[in-house]
Amino acid sequence: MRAAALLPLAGVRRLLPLGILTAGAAVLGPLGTLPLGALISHGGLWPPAALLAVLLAQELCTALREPAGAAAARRIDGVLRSRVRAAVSAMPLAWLESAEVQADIRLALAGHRGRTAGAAAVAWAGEAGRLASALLGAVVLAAHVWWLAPFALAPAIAQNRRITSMLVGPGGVETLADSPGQALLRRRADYLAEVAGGPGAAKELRVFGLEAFFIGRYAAAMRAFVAPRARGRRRAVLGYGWILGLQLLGAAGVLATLAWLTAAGALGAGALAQCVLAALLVFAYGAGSFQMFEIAYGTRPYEATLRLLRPAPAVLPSVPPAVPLAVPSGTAFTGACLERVSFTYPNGTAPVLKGLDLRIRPGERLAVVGLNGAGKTTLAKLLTGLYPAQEGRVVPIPDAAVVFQDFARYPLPLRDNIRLGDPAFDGTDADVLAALTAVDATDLLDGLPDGLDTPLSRAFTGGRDLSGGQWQKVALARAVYALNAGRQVLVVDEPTAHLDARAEREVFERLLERTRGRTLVLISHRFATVRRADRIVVLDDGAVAEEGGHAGLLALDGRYARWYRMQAGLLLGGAR
Ligand SMILES: Nc1ncnc2c1ncn2[C@@H]1O[C@H](COP(=O)(O)OP(=O)(O)OP(=O)(O)O)[C@@H](O)[C@H]1O
Repeated sequence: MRAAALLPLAGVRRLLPLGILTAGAAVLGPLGTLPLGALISHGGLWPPAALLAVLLAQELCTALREPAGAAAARRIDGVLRSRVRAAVSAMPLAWLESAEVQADIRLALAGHRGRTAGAAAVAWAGEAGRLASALLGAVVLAAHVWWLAPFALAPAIAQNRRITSMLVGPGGVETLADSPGQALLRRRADYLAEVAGGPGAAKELRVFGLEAFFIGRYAAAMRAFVAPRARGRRRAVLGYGWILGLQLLGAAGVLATLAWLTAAGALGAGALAQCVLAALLVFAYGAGSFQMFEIAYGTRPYEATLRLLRPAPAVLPSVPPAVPLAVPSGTAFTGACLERVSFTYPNGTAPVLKGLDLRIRPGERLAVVGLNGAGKTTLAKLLTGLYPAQEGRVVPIPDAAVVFQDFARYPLPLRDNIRLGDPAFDGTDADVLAALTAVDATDLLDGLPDGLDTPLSRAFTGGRDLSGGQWQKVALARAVYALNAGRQVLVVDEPTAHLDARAEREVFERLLERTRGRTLVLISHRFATVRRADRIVVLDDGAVAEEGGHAGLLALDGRYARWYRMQAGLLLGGAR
């Protein structure tokens, strides 16, 4: 019943017509028995006229209830989605990244099996209307033969409950597909279907001749998914038999009693007609309706929505309070630091950062280097305030322009891809071009038929996709645009991973140039890229292992010198 509590969200303008039409559809059926009885018992003009009016009104209510219900459901879903999006955008990243929250977001925004929370709320209203119609039918029956009403009503209610629980109740045939085991099978089948038929793996599939393998695996996963439901359906059909028998017995008893009472002269023809029609209304409730699916499936998005709006920290990763940004955005950068910081990912088992100390001074060009997995990206997340640390003190960078390794590729025109660096800044095309120039990316425009207006996605007419390196330059240009709009610090995590050696050198030189007077934090595992930085910090196993200038670190002959020589050796080896 809880999703019904959402109905007020539809607003009076949608709720009023829905309420009137639902009540109309519920009341008019039992009401129609009165003129029908009068017509049969004594004829005349008003009974057929009234009967016609009731039938017409009933038709109208039934026809208009559908669009009125859809409008109310849309409105409720719209309000809920806005609230969910607001809640999600304010959620700690650690929660957002958890699998449970991701599943809830999908449910809340996309619904379950095409049913939404709004649809469930509207279906509750419809079910209440059907129950009201059955109860009024029982009242009409009771007005003539009071003791017959419970005999008609009780089996109908029992049958309705039984059908609902057999099909969509916990462990019901249709909800079986939602059990964790079945859902896993379905996800596996979907994944295999995507691999077998999607463009992502098409190249490898063809080269290695893997199509038959994946199609076979998909078919097996689907069989495993479908089989328990088919068995459940067979059980449901058999189980349905006795409840149907009960209903038929009740109906036969009621109708036989009515016939007997009429033959005995206790009921007139008009009263008999009223009773039969009223009894049919009661029986109709027993058969159930499609609304039980709306309620059962729509309740899952409803519950997911509640969990997102009122997260229960007990089931989510524990997150320390967010670190307040030390300096309000827009003011001059006065430095950032991490002091004895330890950090473990909520779903991780071991700390990634271990007692790390690092200070970032305004105006310096700092490079952070380290091997894969040393904790560089994690450091960037803490430095930009995305994650709070469990131990130690963090003063994050208040207003950084950041390029993450997994930067966003917006399927929008190139201009918007750059301007999103600071949507509040009213930059011109000249600013956009300046940002592209700063990262040596103006040649990108040569391949775009509509220049800055070209959507960067093939999903749009006239759209183009970019290579990995070109996308990386777009992400860098977006950050440079943000710098031009007033941000003081640029943080770049592996800015050149997709770029070739020439482009990498060129881009890094330009970034150094571009950030003169600003602060640059450059994260890299390419030791050759960072040699011109003011200061180089070597991260190893979650802590600062060495720091200094390039020459000083080489002279130290420690990790930096070893890794630098190793990478240089590899490069030279590759060149031979
Ligand atoms: N969201 C996450 N949840 C759990 N563990 C994570 C997450 N992100 C990273 N890790 C783990 O944290 C460790 C450090 O990862 P991080 O990405 O910070 O390293 P990195 O130095 O940037 O590596 P690379 O040079 O390969 O980018 C790795 O063991 C990684 O598996």
